[in-house]
Amino acid sequence: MESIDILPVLWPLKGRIRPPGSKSLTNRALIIAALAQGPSHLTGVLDSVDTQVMIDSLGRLQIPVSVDIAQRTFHVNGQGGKIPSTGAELWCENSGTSIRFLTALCAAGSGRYRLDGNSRMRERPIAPLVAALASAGVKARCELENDCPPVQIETDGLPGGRIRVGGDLSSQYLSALLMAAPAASAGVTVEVTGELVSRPYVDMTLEMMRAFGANIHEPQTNHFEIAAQPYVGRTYDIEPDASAASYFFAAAAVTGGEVTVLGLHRNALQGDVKFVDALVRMGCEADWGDDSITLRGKPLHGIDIDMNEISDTAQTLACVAPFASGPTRIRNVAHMRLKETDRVSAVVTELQRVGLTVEEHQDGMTITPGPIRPAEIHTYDDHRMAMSFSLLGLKAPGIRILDPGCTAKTYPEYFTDLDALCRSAR
Ligand SMILES: O=C(O)C1=C[C@@H](OP(=O)(O)O)[C@@H](O)[C@H](O)C1
Ligand SMILES: C=C(OP(=O)(O)O)C(=O)O
Repeated sequence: MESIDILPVLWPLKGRIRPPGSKSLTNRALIIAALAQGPSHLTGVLDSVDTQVMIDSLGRLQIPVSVDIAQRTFHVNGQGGKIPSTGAELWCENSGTSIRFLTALCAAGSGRYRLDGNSRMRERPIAPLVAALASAGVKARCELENDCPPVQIETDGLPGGRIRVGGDLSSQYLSALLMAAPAASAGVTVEVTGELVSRPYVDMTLEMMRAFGANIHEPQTNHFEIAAQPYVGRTYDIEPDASAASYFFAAAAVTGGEVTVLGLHRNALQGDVKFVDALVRMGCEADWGDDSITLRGKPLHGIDIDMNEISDTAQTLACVAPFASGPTRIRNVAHMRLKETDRVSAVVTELQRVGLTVEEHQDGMTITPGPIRPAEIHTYDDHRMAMSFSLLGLKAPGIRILDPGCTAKTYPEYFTDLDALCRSAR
């Protein structure tokens, strides 16, 4: 198996970096632009497996997307709320946003569609979305009747009316329904039943829908009324990925350095910029600019933190925690167990592999700082395991990351960018 050895840096990391475009924003913009009236030009986009499978799937639905990688731009030929294809097989690898968002998009089409993914995707629940679509009158089912993909859709369009959806396993089911709603035959009311996780991603969805002209009201929390009217195509610039930025902020934190991430700010659409606040709570300092954020590492202390809203950065924080003066408790992230891997169990296992004392809880973990011994870090085909655990190697010798290529899901150039940042500090 391929691997990469992380070399400790001997002095504080200092530098500036602009991460690639946001995966979440890129895949939202592709879905919304596909449904829009007229063309859209998406700039600053992410080119990675998760966005490639989205583009390929739109092409199979006969919604052409032309890709200009040199200019980091996607050109989308919006279909005004129609899906030209009346039948398609879509392959989504392990992209949760792609399969969830495309399932709702297909429901707004006319014909029969099947959506599938890799072995891990076939373990990631999609039943709450399938049930919501079925309740709306779309023939939607999980093919193996195990709450997971493959999904089969048979539809002659998304009817208007009331749709209820569960939100305790993922916020993506709600985001998927919201984005498809303007293509319904009449106005749609979407209500969340029970708890909703990862709410900042829903805010991101609403913000982008409105940017493309959607008419949305939220008369009460988690109750949304959407008018049946097509989005309007436009030029839209994608922010750099705030989850990817977390690794560089954390690199400054663990080395006592100073890193500036370009293109992000306090009012960014992505809730994961709040990861900076978590590092500040651990003792770091931050400067929030109009178009950049600077993080200065200071002596770290442990914290007790609810990371439900920013769970994609929980693995990052778990790899900063070993360098604090006291224990860190990460809580309210049970839904992480349903992502690229069971992320709670994987993080606990790999931190224990390097000799740390870690207690696993149903909803998270408690990490006690201590010496870190050399080890080969298993990454479970999870890009965030590879990127997070590289941080240990910046301070501790002998950290080898197995299967570094798994970062291709959202950040193919991660290790190149990390190495460049380390070299710039020397
Ligand atoms: O809507 C989105 O773009 C995402 C929502 C989150 O998933 P959950 O809502 O399942 O937490 C996050 O983990 C994922 O990386 C992207
Ligand atoms: C969970 C993630 O993505 P997705 O749900 O889109 O596969 C992620 O990027 O950490």
